[in-house]
Amino acid sequence: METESSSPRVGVLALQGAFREHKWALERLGVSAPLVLKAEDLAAIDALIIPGGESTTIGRLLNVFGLMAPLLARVAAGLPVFGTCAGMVLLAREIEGSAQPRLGVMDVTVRRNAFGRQVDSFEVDLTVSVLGPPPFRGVFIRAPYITRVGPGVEVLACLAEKVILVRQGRLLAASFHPELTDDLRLHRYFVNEVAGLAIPADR
Ligand SMILES: NC(=O)CC[C@H](N)C(=O)O
Repeated sequence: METESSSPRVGVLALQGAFREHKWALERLGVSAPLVLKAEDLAAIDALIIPGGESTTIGRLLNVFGLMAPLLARVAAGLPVFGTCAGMVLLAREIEGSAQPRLGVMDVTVRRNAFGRQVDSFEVDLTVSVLGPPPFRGVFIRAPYITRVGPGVEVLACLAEKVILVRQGRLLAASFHPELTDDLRLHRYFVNEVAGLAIPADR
């Protein structure tokens, strides 16, 4: 029982989008990754990942499923959250030209689908100083980037001078999809460094 309870539980918001791939990435790290679909599920997690997908849909479903208010309360009480792509949009305080439902807990402004139509989706090597070498393969799919960062926000990576990876205390947000690569370093960074949880049998 002692070993069970010492294993961190990193929930994955599973209303829509690429949640399975995050679950698999966390499980490959040896972290339990329950899917979060309703308010009661929040009681069983130590941290949360909000996946990529369609931010307007996920935001609407947060309200429909009664998750918006309880999730905001958990975040206010210190729940660590990692948002990728649409998840980054949902964490942002401001979304350029949009009043769509969101958590709005990170002091940043995002621009949705920001890399333009010609480059709808692409992959590129990123230098991420907190991960060290080698570069991290960034998979971008209709990706947002950040156009304003507040004073408490740390910029962890840029691509062509666009901010694409940020941290604000226990919140982490990426424009790209780390769950679509075999590289587990960003998931490990979130669990260990951002959330401050120990991975029992780190692989
Ligand atoms: N791959 C993604 O998550 C795309 C995000 C999408 N552009 C949005 O704003 O919702």
